[in-house]
Amino acid sequence: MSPTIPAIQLEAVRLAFPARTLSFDLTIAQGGITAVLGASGSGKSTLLNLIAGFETPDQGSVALMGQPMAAVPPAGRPVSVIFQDNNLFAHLDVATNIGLGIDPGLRLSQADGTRVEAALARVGLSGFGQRRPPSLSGGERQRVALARALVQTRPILLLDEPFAALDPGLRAGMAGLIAALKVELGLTVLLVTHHPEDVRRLADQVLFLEEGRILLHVPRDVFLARTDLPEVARFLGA
Ligand SMILES: Nc1ncnc2c1ncn2[C@@H]1O[C@H](COP(=O)(O)OP(=O)(O)OP(=O)(O)O)[C@@H](O)[C@H]1O
Repeated sequence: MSPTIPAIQLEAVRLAFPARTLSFDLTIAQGGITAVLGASGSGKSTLLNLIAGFETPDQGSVALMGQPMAAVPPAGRPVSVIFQDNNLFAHLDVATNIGLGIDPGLRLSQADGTRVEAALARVGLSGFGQRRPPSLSGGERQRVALARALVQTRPILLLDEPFAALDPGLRAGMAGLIAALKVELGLTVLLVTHHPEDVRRLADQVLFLEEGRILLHVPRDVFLARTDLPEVARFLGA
């Protein structure tokens, strides 16, 4: 895959809900972490849903890794998604939850089992394979969700407030892990967050949404300097 091909491209995308119409024109290069910011209801989750294929644009086009996505369902897209509530199956053990990332039908080879173990080790959870999600802490469950995303080996990782339920120590741990994975795997990461410290420690770029539109799409340091904008000052003061 040529590195000059954008990881994510939305051209003249429009999606109308009763309360709000969202419009996005957006190009995100391969590699790097883009923090997605904006007030509640500004369209952050919807943007991720349009990329992941859980929402379909009324108009415009979405291309990922240079390929048009109009006819591609979520499972066929080069995207892994981790939500705040991590979507683990409570009745299945951790290894099985991760195995679902390799094959939803769970037809797993011995090599796949080894990949699951390696992913658990990478997120610091060796030996947790037989545990069930309800017996884990919130931070451990988020790391299992990250391990499941890792075995999918997809180049784009969408994170919708993945640290929201975690205390500051665990937030820092998850943030460090994601920063390391970005470098190791060359992932293109979109991270929805309400926390200025996530922007400072993780973001390469910032995408700031307002009322369903992109207000700013700039490098992190440019964003941090734009305290002349009330929206930015409010976010950084939060
Ligand atoms: N399926 C839907 N049906 C109707 N309206 C929707 C739907 N999904 C989102 N919206 C509306 O679109 C707008 C953007 O919602 P979205 O969830 O993307 O915002 P957000 O920035 O992620 O907010 P939050 O920070 O509160 O999660 C809101 O006005 C929301 O009510």
